[in-house]
Amino acid sequence: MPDTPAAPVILGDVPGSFPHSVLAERHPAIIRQVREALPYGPGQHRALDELLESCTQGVIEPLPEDADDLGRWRAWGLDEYAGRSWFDVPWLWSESYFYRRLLEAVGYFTPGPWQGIDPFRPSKRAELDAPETDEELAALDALRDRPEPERARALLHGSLWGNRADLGFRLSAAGAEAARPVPALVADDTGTLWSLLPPSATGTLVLVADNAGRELVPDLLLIAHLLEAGRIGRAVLHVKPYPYYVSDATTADVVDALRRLTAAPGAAAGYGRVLWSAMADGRLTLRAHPFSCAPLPYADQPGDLRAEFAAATLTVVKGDLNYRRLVGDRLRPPTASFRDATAHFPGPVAALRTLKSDVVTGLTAATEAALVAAEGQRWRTGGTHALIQVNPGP
Ligand SMILES: O=P(O)(O)OC[C@@]1(O)O[C@H](CO)[C@@H](O)[C@@H]1O
Repeated sequence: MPDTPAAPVILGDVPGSFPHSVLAERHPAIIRQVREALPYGPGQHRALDELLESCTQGVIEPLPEDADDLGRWRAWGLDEYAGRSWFDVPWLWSESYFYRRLLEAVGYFTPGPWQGIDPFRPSKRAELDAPETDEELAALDALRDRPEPERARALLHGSLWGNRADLGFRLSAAGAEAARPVPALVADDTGTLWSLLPPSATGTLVLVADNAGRELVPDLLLIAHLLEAGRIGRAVLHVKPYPYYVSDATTADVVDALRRLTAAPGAAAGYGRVLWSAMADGRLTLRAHPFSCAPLPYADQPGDLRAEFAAATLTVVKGDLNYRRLVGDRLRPPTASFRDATAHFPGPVAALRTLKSDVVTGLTAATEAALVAAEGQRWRTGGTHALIQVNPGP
């Protein structure tokens, strides 16, 4: 039984709260950034003006009658929320719908010249091409001759801390990148995680990706290592079916990351080749399920996804937003049980996440007290703390 079934769903209606700031400040900043990123025409600028007005002062508008995904959004709550302020509906819903409307405004879904053009691609590419990415890839050379457990640990932590590479977060958290990460994890189930992926295993890892670029690259490196070390026989990488939360990874971003790896010097190219051939022979496959951009928690996932996660040896869920969706976007006490909050998940599941929003579960009372004593409540949203939590299943 969940320990706090009545924990309130987070809304964006409390001025001064983090969710309110995302709706009131981050979303307008994202609209500004998108306007400047690509040479849009007058129709697109007008649509962006309208979205800005609607999401800050207006109400949620329905989708166009001919939208391909209208039925899906109705099933996800559109009829209930249309006509209400963006601030008065579940925050998760409001945010997801914002990205859907933003893409609509720039013609992403409309047949024509702008169809499928990712408004966030310039910032994603800039990050992937940055010298910092070269440095991170060069560091792989020193790892090459280390014992397997050491390489596995380094690549797991690379994937974990890669979650700081979140372009939406950086837009609204000035200096976030410079803020030093705190290496000690607030919860650490690493031992349980490795017990599910022993060497010489043949299982399937599902990795639900989060950000492109400097998060996706280490995610791919981790997958390459697990395949090569025989800790898994197959991997399935879930990406978003369309651009989302600024830097979330799509198929195009996986292609860019793989090409970046294979073109790199040294050990990085070796990992790239492992992944390239795993794609070719089916040991690594991509999924872009519509539910990956749904405004709902994973407790509400559809049957086909549930069957897929149930069949996996382990599902690794990356990042802050996926964490909110995994445990439910509710204000639980930080000491609420992670296992109870994820009991709905159909198979073994691990969360790798840096803390960038208020939702958290599974901390000890001592850890919470120490964090509060040191930082007040800033530790929840500052992106400097991280966790690895595992529910090995029933
Ligand atoms: O999921 P990610 O990339 O780790 O983080 C997503 C994020 O930046 O955006 C959301 C607020 O808009 C929060 O969940 C978090 O702050």
